[in-house]
Amino acid sequence: MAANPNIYLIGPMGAGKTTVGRRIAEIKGMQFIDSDQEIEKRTGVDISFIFDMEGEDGFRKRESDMIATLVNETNTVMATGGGVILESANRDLLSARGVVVYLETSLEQQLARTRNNRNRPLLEGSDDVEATLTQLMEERDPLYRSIADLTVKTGDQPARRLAREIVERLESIGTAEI
Ligand SMILES: Nc1ncnc2c1ncn2[C@@H]1O[C@H](COP(=O)(O)OP(=O)(O)O)[C@@H](O)[C@H]1O
Ligand SMILES: O=C(O)C1=C[C@@H](OP(=O)(O)O)[C@@H](O)[C@H](O)C1
Ligand SMILES: [Mg+2]
Repeated sequence: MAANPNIYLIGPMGAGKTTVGRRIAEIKGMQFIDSDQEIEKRTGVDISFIFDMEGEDGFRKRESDMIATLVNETNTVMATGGGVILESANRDLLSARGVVVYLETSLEQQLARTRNNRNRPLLEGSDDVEATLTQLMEERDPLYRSIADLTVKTGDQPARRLAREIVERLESIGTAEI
């Protein structure tokens, strides 16, 4: 039997990549990895601390190195950070090594789901979170779409239901072919 192809979740902060990715992995019996959590594990500090010490450029370099390592894992569902698609090398690796699922999310949902804002330095430093999220989406939406094999609107359904929907849609499009 063919192995499960890797599943890579992309989308903006608050889309639910980390939450839904974990559920998809449970349903499929696959390994779950979150690239931000891996960076934190391996550096021993949190994402905000890296932004403080090294700026966004330093974080992006670490993120790209981590993606290049993690795409070598198999049978894996990976939640990425919202800015992973900014680097063309990341886009190429994600496209080549797995099925890319874009969690398309409204501004309202992003605002609601990032309200606590633990460890999202791009929002913590903003005095107008709505404007920041809007601008990020304008820049990034075309990049998300450019590598998405499947685009799913996140809506109001609970994470578990959304995860089931994604699994069914991936099975119906025959992801082994991608
Ligand atoms: N489908 C969903 N329904 C309800 N709450 C959700 C859903 N997806 C995510 N959340 C909640 O939104 C917050 C942000 O989700 P998270 O998975 O960290 O997003 P991301 O990794 O895309 O930034 C978390 O508190 C999570 O529990
Ligand atoms: O959108 C971004 O540039 C970022 C999103 C974050 O991940 P989530 O999308 O999981 O919140 C994290 O990687 C970092 O704070 C930068
Ligand atoms: Mg996340």
